[in-house]
Amino acid sequence: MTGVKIHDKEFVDYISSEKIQKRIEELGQEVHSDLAGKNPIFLGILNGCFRFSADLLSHVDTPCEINFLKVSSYVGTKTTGKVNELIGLNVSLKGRHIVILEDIVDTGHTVDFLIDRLQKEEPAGIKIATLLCKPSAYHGKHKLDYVGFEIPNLFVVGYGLDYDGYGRNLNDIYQIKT
Ligand SMILES: O=P(O)(O)OC[C@H]1O[C@H](OP(=O)(O)OP(=O)(O)O)[C@H](O)[C@@H]1O
Ligand SMILES: Nc1nc2[nH]cnc2c(=O)[nH]1
Repeated sequence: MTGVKIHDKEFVDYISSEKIQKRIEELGQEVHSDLAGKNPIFLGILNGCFRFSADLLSHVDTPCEINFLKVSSYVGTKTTGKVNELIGLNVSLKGRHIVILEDIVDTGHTVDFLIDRLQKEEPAGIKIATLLCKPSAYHGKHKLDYVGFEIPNLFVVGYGLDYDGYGRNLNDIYQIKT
């Protein structure tokens, strides 16, 4: 790793691919032992989750379903401000053990929205797995069940995470140069 430049921004080496894969193996084993035999359904939140989802699930060896959802934010009306909408939910979640897969939990806004929305589907339970979490930015209502790395409140890219659409293909994670 030798840092990267994306558009106008410079990023420094932060978490190597080897370290990411080792931690994901540990998380995958934990997820497996908690959910084996429960017919879980994994819901990856696009776009950033695509790599974490694939690598985590390679360590989960029990029958399960995998779906991908998108949360889109838009301005509803002048009075309602920012609104979230869940796109792609086309399977019944009633009585299912859900695991939400995120690349990063930052403020917790997305996860709070997702859990409130998914609870309406009457699942048996909802767990959250995220590769990265920023504890100093997080003010969500929910406990995060599986966290790969706790990181400072600085912008990161790589391994699914983008800056202005670029950087998702990088195998390592980089932190913005301060
Ligand atoms: O905790 P929060 O402050 O809500 O931030 C977390 C969200 O931000 C990222 O998605 P983003 O909106 O960047 O979309 P992307 O995955 O398509 O890059 C990430 O994948 C989470 O969904
Ligand atoms: N790429 C990227 N997306 C985010 N979404 C929320 N926090 C971050 C971050 O640090 N990096």
